[in-house]
Amino acid sequence: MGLGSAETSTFMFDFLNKCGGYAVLDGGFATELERHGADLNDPLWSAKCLISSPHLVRRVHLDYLDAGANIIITASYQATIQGFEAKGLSREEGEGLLRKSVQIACEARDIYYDRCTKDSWDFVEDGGSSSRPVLVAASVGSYGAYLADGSEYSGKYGDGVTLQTLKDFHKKRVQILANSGADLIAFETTPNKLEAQAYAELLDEEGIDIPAWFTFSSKDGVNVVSGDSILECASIADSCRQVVAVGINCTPPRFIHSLISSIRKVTSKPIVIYPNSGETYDAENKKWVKSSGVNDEDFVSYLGKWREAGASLFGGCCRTTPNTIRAISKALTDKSNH
Ligand SMILES: C[S+](C)CC[C@H](N)C(=O)O
Ligand SMILES: N[C@@H](CCS)C(=O)O
Ligand SMILES: [Zn+2]
Repeated sequence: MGLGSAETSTFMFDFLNKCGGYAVLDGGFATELERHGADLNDPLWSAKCLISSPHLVRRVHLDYLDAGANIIITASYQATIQGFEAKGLSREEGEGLLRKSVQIACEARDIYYDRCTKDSWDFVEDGGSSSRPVLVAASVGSYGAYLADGSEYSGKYGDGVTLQTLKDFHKKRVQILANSGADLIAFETTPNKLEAQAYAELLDEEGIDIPAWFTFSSKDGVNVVSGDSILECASIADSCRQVVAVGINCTPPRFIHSLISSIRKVTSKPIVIYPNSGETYDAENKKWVKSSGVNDEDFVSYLGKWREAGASLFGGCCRTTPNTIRAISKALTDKSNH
């Protein structure tokens, strides 16, 4: 599974053209699982549902497709072979669950397309198009996500964790997801430069030809969460042949504008952003603390500025919902009709 170099370099631009210039991502995946009653207080966090409630995983993908998403991100964020083994599953079972995360998202897309075809009359009258392009992005969360202690928001892994540690940790999972039928890999909530380097070297050394995006998280609008420079992190992504978009996720909306401007300085690749609600994660209790979160209207009010700064793929991360995505989708459609 994979694309040639020429196809990879135009992959995202071609997709954006098909979508009318801007694409809509899904929103908080784990958030929506919880809204449907899942208890994610577990080291596997949302990946737990791949074992206990795959029907909910499918349901959440469908919720986001119904809300207007052009890209849905799989439940594999915290799904790792190491994490599944710690639960007593075999290596083969763990690998099977990784494949299953992609399979469920592909099934949801098929169901969605089937429904659109059946309801095509209503759909066209609604102003929609039965051929809205939809991609499945296989999520790869960081080593910090696997640690399950909120380390993806500090990016401090200690001196014992080297570039090689991270490459060894991610290798098999990335190989499996690359051959799972997904359209691309979303390396998300990346907290530091070392991990970006590990992803880039893995893709290159293992000859993995599936397109990918690297998105980073930040808590100050200047650097990524570890304190590493966003310019250096985005440059690593820019130099990686398989990377078709670079951006920011799981970061408060108020920090996004300056980060887009920084990323634009070092890459001409499409910029993808999917902020969280601005609330704070309490890793000990695995709960989001309602502090200064933004509502959907405020979230969408940022969109114009983010577009002007150079971003072209928009969605939401933790604590955003299908309503956020509906609002983004509507705002982009209204804009392109003017
Ligand atoms: C993006 S964070 C909210 C994911 C959950 C975290 N890795 C944990 O297990 O607590
Ligand atoms: N795709 C993951 C990202 C967590 S930061 C989710 O939405 O749950
Ligand atoms: Zn998030």
